[in-house]
Formats: sequence, C-alpha cells, structure tokens
Amino acid sequence: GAPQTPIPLWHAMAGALGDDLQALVESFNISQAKYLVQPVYKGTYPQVLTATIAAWRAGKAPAIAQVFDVGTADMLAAGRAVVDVYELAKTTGVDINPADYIPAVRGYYSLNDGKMGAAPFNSSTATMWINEDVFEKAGLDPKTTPLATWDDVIKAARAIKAKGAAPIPVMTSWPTWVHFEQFAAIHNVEYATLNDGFGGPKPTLKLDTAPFEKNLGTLLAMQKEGLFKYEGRDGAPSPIFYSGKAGITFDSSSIYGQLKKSATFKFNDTYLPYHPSIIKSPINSIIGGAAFWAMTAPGRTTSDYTGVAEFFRYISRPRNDAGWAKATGYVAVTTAGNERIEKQGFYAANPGTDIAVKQLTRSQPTKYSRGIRLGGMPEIRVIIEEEWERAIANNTPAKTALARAQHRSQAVIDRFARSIHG
Ligand SMILES: O=P(O)(O)OC[C@H](O)CO
Repeated sequence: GAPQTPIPLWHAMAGALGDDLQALVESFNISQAKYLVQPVYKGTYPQVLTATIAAWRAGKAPAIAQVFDVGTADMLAAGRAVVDVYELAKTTGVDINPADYIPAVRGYYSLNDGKMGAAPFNSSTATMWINEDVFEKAGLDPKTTPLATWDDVIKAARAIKAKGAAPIPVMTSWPTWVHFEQFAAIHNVEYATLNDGFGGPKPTLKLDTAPFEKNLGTLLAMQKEGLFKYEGRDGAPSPIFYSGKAGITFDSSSIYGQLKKSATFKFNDTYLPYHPSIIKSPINSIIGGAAFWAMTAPGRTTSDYTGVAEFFRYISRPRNDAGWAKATGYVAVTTAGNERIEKQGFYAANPGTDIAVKQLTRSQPTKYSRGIRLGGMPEIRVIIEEEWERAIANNTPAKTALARAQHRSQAVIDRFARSIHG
C-alpha cells in the first residue's frame, strides 16, 4: 500500500506508563493504515518542554508534544508554534468535540473564550499514598487510622517513627504541585491575583501569606522532628516510595500502575490532608498530568495534521480513554470514559482507584480551585523548591523561604507579562 505518514510524538512517560503509552499508540497504528505515530521518550516533563521549544526554533518540532499542566500558559502564548485543537478540528474536518470532556479538564485546557488549546490525555490529581505493610508494622490499622487532617498524619508519622516501621515516615513527590498548588486549591486559598492568573496578563503571587506559611511551616517542623523527609524535586522522589522505604507519600494518582506492577507491599491511597484552621471542609483539587499539543513545523502538511487530529480523536474514544485510565491511575478525561469505568464496576473492585475522581469533583470549582494559569510556572516551581531546600539546610523559618520565593517568582511572572504584551 501507500507509505504511511510518520507522526512523531515526544513524551515523558517512563516505566509502566511508557509501556502503556506504547500499547495505546500501537493500537492506533494498527487501527488504520495511513498514519504511523512514533513515540519518543524525551525525559522528564520539563525536559520535553525545553526540547520541544528548541526543536520548534530549529524548524524541527515533533508533530505532537506532551506538555505538563504547568506548561499550559506558556504553550497558549506560543502563537505560531502550536495549532490549537479547535483550529486543528476545523482545518482537518476531524470532529473533536469539547463537550465530550469532563468540565474540569475542558476548562483547564481552554482559552479564555472556551475554545480548546490542547488535546486532553493524561490528567491526574495528587493523592496521599499509604504503604499498608508499614502501617501494620507500626501498629496502625491502615483501614481505620484517621488521616483526614495534618494532625492525623503527624500522629501516624510519630507511630511509624517510634516503631521504626520505615526509614521514612512521610515523604513527597512533586513538592510544589502537592504542597503549594493542590494545597491552595483544596483550602480555597488564592495562589495569585486575577483568579490565579486566568483573569489577566499580570497577576501578583500570594505565596507570602498566612496559609502557605502554615503549610510549609508544618512540613518544616515535621522535617525537624524526623517525621518528614524532603527527597527532591518534581517527580524524582517517586521511586523511593515504590521501593517500600516510606510509610506515606504524596504523589500523582498515576503511580497506581507502577505500584500494581512492581510493589512488593500492600498499598492504597486517600484524600490529601487539610488544616481545619484554614478550611472546615476541603474543596476540589485540580488536575495535573499533561496534554498533547499539535506543533507546527516548516513543510508540515494537512495530511500530517489530519493524522494528529485522528490520533487525538482515537485516544478520546470511551474505550481507549477508559482503558488508559484503568491501567495507569490517570482519570478518564471524557464523560463517556468515566461512565464506562463506573459501569464496569472497576472502582468498586479496585478500592482507592476512585479517590482521584472523587477528590476532583467533590465540590464546584471556585476561582482558586479551577487551576493556575501563570507564565513561567515551570521556573516558579524550581524557585519554590530551591527556597524550601534552603530553609531545611539553614534551619530558617517558612516565612523567610516564602518571602524569597515570592520575590523571585514574581520577577518571572513580570518578565513573562512583558514578553507577551511588550
Ligand atoms: O505525574 P503526573 O503525570 O500526574 O503529573 C504530576 C504533575 O501534575 C506534573 O506537573
């Protein structure tokens, strides 16, 4: 037959997630004869983003790039580099319907006028993960030990430490995603003015405020007491929990697939803990993970873009969307995908897999729990991580770390605002 059109796809899915993505791509490739999607692992999320931007400047951007949550504002501002999904649908005639996606996902990846920029794919949220074997060793019943509030978590951590049940009572992956961005959402705390950045070009960060001080202060105090161990930036710490060395971690719902594949201990997840002094009853968390962006390049043809659009439509079909979510721990991004999982009885048969969706939908999103839309956000995450690390190393209070993080991060936002508005 005719030669297939290659569609390069750059991604950040390692380990079990990489295998699952490979399988999904292969099923698309054999479902039709025209296009051959070619997945390439390009490293971590920030590495994929950097590589994609560099490649675009060199006229060699992949047809599809997987960009993480916090790269969204930068991508939406990238102008000629990307083809927004609504435009892709229009020019190729491939029907990609925004109404198919659950509101939290659609809202996150839309422009201000509601038109979709990216194709939703791997949406997660952050949850609290429990090593049940460690709990049992510490004399804690993993099914009944209260873990709703931070005081509850501290109590459990003290028991784990006292019994020497694990070298690390509590740790975290994604320090800033979980303990700043998701923390702010579930406590209905403002992260930045102008509706967390959705409402205008030059928001002011709110990192140097009492709620953030309370939360970072709690973590720094736990660190001093030997209850919490800061283990590194972004997703790098995750394998420490996989290896069984920690009693509790905070991580993406999407570590489910990896744990199912490789963990030698019983595990489960539950809701993120909250501070009753900040909110009586925590609200919805926000989506994380990543989405697929259609990239431009010199010489890219309508046929190439049609292949991209066909792939986007394929992954949104209820069967494929649900299959990916069940294997990985990501949430199904379409309404039909979610209904399919529910109907199959998957959540009931696999306790804990329902927590992400429940936490994402437990309230109506407010202006502080819909997402954070700030330019330069990947850089801001690194700044906050640096200041957190400095506070641990120098034994300085949360207030100092937050003042520094606020000052340095605001400069990033102001620079971004100048770059797009002159
Ligand atoms: O591990 P993921 O894919 O759920 O992503 C976690 C964070 O949202 C990445 O920024």
